[in-house]
Amino acid sequence: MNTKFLDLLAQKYDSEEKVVTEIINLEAILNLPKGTEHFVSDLHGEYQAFQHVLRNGSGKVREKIEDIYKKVLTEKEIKEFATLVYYPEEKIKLIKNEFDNEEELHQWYTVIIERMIKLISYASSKYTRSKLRKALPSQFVYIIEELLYKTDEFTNFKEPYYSKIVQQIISLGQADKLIIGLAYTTQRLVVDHLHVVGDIYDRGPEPDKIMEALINYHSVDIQWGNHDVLWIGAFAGSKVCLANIIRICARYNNLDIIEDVYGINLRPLLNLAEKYYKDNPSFRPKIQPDETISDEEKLQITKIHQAIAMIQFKLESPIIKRRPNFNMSERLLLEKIDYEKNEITIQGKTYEIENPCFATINPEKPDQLLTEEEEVMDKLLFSVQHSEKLARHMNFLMKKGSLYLKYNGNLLLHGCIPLDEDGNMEKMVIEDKAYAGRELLDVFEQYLRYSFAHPEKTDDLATDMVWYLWTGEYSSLFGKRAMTTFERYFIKDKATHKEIKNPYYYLREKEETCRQILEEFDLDPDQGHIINGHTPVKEINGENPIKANGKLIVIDGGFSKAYQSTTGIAGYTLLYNSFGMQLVAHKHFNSKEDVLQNGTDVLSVKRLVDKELERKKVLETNVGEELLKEISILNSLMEYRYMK
Ligand SMILES: O=P(O)(O)OC[C@H]1O[C@](O)(COP(=O)(O)O)[C@@H](O)[C@@H]1O
Ligand SMILES: [Mn+2]
Repeated sequence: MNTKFLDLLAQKYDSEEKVVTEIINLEAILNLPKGTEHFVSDLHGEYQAFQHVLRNGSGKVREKIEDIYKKVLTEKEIKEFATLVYYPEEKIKLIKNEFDNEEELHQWYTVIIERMIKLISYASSKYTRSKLRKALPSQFVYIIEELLYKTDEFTNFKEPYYSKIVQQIISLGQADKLIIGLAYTTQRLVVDHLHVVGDIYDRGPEPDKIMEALINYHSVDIQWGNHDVLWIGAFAGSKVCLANIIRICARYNNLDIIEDVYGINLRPLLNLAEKYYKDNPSFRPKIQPDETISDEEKLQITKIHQAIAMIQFKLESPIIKRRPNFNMSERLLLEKIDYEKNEITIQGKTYEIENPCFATINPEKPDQLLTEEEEVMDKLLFSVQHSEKLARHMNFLMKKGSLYLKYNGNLLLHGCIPLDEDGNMEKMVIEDKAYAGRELLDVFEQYLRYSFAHPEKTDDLATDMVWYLWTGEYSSLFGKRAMTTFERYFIKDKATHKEIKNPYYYLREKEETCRQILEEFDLDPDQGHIINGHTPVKEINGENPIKANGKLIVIDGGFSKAYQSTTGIAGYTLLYNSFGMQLVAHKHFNSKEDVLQNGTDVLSVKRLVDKELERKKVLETNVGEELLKEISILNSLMEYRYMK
């Protein structure tokens, strides 16, 4: 091994004892049970439901509480305690109102602190002390460790010492803070690592809050979804991606994400919209039953929605023309319209255009942007690329994200591996070279990263490729023949709205297909699973999220409220701990208030996917692999420096 490197390392481990201690520490970690992985997907801006799932660890918190307290506490007490762990600040406030005097409150504090300490001690039993220490609220580390490691066996006399500590905390007015800290520590301990299998953005109202939660989360990775790359594309300079994100926000009545959250000025777009558009039933925003909106506002959004949709359709055209390899010429729909007759001919069939809004279209050159439209897009792009908050969120998406991830033997990816009907990986030619399977995904990712690194380039291949990832036939994130956005706005016949899925989506039911894909990614097909999001699982129609004899799991149950009526549930999550894999189906999440008042938990039907024959250890994980490498380096250091 390079001696320079070892000399440098010796600066950190400057004594034999330090090296030995670290080796022993790492070896010990290798033999602990593997930490719990938590998989979620298709969050679609539904922050409230998402944060609940994070706080309750898809039921893990409650499970731990039941393990220790089922026999001693009533169902109501367990519920109350669980709610306290999920929402400590709010729950403490509510509980405080119930007490008539200080004494009762102090008694409650004493009991709860003890329960919390016991819970943490249990939840952390598979971690090292050093890991637990990192999870503790920093201002109370010393005190909590004292409380945690009391061993009554030999030191009976210590009991008064501990109750003294607790009483002191209470009388010094620190009990609330301590309980809150302990609650968050518990949440953190039940889940070791979070995977977000794509689609944080669009449709729901608070994707930014999800991003903030992820930024603050202790350990997370992201597999981009098609909606996430749309936002990345907009930030990276793709105007067509930008038009899409604004269109979707208008459609779901979420323009405040653009304006208020990310500080992007929509005034120029509004002016254009007011000038050229009027009310149009096809473009009215979708309003959730619990939302209120004035007629005036609704009309304004309807106009913006049309303005940006028409800009989007125009912007698609030059890309389709300059990228024949995208094979999208059938999507040049503006050219297929007879503007006099108000008809469109698609694949030989002519349809009437419903609710047209073509005031900015020059029938001779239908994809030509008006100067005003161009100016609007320039200003919007400038504004997007100068939004500090958006920059922070997009940088985080890039840092923690990838198109796919191999993790502990499993393959995580949002959409699909494009296949033909016989199950062969589809080839796509990019710059004269054909790519398929894993190579195709790798090259997609390279283009996306290049585009992000060059936001000043707006029509190069890399930038166009990000849009392709959103909507292209062989995009691993989309995986449908074409996106029929235009048809859904303008053609009544629902047959034209259908988006034909890549054969992957039925071939993945077969174990053989999934095994082949795992092999393509150098994963062991006997051990590994494919974990997908993207396509809502319609439990309502009896669809099973566990496919191919357990080799593939789809976890998009639809956090998205807009899709819950088609799925019948409110999302799946997956847990993978040392005992195996469990799929959790969540019921509809009402509100945080409902949980606080009534202890209603959205859970959950659990289904076992796979049971480990023997408890899985850290040694057998990705982290274990890294630790083994570290141990080997430390052994080299030991030999080089200290064993002469
Ligand atoms: O329901 P909406 O908002 O019209 O969106 C429909 C579009 O969203 C898509 O389903 C993509 O979004 P998902 O990744 O969430 O499925 C497209 O296939 C489809 O055209
Ligand atoms: Mn998706």
